[in-house]
Amino acid sequence: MKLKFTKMQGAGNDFVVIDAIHQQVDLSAAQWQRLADRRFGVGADQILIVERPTVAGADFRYRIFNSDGGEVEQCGNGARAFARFVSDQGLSGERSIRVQTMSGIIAPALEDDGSVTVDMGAPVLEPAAVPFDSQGLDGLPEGRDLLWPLNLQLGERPLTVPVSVVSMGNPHAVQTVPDVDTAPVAELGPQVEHHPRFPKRVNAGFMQVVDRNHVKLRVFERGAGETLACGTGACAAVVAGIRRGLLDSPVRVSARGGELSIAWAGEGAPVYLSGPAVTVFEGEITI
Ligand SMILES: N[C@@H](CCC[C@H](N)C(=O)O)C(=O)O
Repeated sequence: MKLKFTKMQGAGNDFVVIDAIHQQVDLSAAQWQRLADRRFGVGADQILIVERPTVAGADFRYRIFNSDGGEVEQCGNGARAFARFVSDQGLSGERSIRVQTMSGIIAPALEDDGSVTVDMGAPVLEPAAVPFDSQGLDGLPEGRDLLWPLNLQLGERPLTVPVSVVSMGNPHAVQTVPDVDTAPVAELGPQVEHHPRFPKRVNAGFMQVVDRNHVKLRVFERGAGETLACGTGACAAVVAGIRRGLLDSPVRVSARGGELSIAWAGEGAPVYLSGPAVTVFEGEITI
C-alpha cells in the first residue's frame, strides 16, 4: 500500500501525519510501528490520522498511534500539528476547529504568530479515572493535590517516589526533581510507565520548578520512550504544580525540544496548551 504523509514536529515531538479522508488507511500495529521506525520507516514518536468525524459537533476525527503501534486517547503536541496540517492541506479554512478524539472533543486554534493554542479540556483528577489504583495506599496531601508513593528501584537501591496522577485524556504521573538534566529518566521512566498501579500504563513526567511561572520538564512517554516534548505531559505537570501550590498560571514549560505555554484557571476549567507546529517534509511510502 502506498501512503502519502507529512512529517511534522512540535517542540521536537515528531509525527507522521496521514490524511485518511482522501486515502484508504487501514494498517496493523506492526505497520504503524514500521512507519514510526527511524531506520526502517519514516521515523516518529506518534502517527496522527486525519479522518471525518463520527460524532456531531466535530470537524474532524483525530486518531493517535504511539511508535510501539498502540492506539492512544490523546496527544497535545500532535493536536497543534493536526490543526496546522488540515489548514495547510486545504481541508479546513477555519482558524479554529473542533476535533474528535478518543477522549472527547478538543479545540485547536491557529494564532497569528504561527503558533497554535489548543483547548485540551479539563483535567481528570480522580485517581480511579486516570486510571490509578490507589487501593490500600495513603496519599500525602500537598495543597489541593494528593501525592501517591510509588515503590521503584534505582540500581540496587529501593526508593519511594511521590507522584501526582492526572489525566489529560491520557494518563500521567508527575514527580518533581531538583534538576531535570541529572534526573534518572531512562532508569525510572520505564518503571513508572509499567507500574502495576497504572492498569493502562502511564506517561512519566519529571518536572523541575524554576520559579512560579516556569518549569523544566522531561517526559518518558508511554509507548514511545523519552520524547523531546510532550504536550499533554506539560498540561499534566502544570496542573499538578498549580494544585500543589508550587506554580501560578500561565506557566512556561521548557522541554528539551522547545518551549510550550500552559494556562489553567483551576478545578473544572480547561487547560490551554500553546506552542509551535511545523512541517518538516512531505513524502510517499510503500508500507
Ligand atoms: N506526545 C504526546 C502524547 C502522546 C501519547 C502518549 N505517549 C500516551 O501514550 O498517552 C503529547 O504531546 O501529548
